[in-house]
Amino acid sequence: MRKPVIAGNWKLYKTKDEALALIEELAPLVAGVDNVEVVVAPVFTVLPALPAALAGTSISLAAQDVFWEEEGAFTGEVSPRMLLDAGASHVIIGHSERRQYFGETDQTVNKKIKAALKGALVPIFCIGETLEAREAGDTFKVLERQVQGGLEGLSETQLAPVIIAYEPVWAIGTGKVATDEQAQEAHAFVRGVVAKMFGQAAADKVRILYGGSVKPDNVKGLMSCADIDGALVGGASLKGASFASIVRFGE
Ligand SMILES: O=C(CO)COP(=O)(O)O
Repeated sequence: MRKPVIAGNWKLYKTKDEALALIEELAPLVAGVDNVEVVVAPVFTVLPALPAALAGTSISLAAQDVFWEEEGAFTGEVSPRMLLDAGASHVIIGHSERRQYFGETDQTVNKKIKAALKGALVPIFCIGETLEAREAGDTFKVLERQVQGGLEGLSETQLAPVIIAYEPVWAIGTGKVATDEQAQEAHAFVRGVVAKMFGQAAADKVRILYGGSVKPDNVKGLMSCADIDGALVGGASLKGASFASIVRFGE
């Protein structure tokens, strides 16, 4: 069985004090939840402040990006080893905002996934089509290219910890959540692409999260879909109460 993952992507929000206040609010609200993996992803500068606040909780810490080299003359970048050093166990890779604004490609995403795995970080590998691609009927073509490009060259063993996040770009921050049917259709397709690359057994074990306007009132429907194994939450993860009620979708 695939254990659900609910991850909060805080994006470019929350200073250290704001992050600590949010954890203080969130931790008691998700205490005792052991059937869902809970992850939060603050900005780089906040990472080192969180492990102490998260001690005694089962909330894991993720970064929002990583570079593929371990060290060197790469001004502004952060390596897998440095993320581990800061207390992160997970890292979001290839978010559509990075693809859109920061020149991330399937090739850079692939290098980052490999580097993260080598550094013992769990990649949360993001994919998703734009509205333009969907309207042109290219959704599956885009998803196939992103999945194949991102996971190229991985072994079945390397694939095992990888978490995929399907985030249709048109649903991010728009309040326009994909319907359960749209999301399920994309997730089943993505699992099929993974199966073609790594075999059905490996694909059946991979968690595929949905992201894009996930809220307390739509998470239940999404989570009832056969191939949806969790959520990557933006806006609704910035408040303890709404994120906790998403984490507790099954209650
Ligand atoms: O991009 C997202 C998570 O990575 C989704 O953001 P929203 O939940 O704000 O739509």
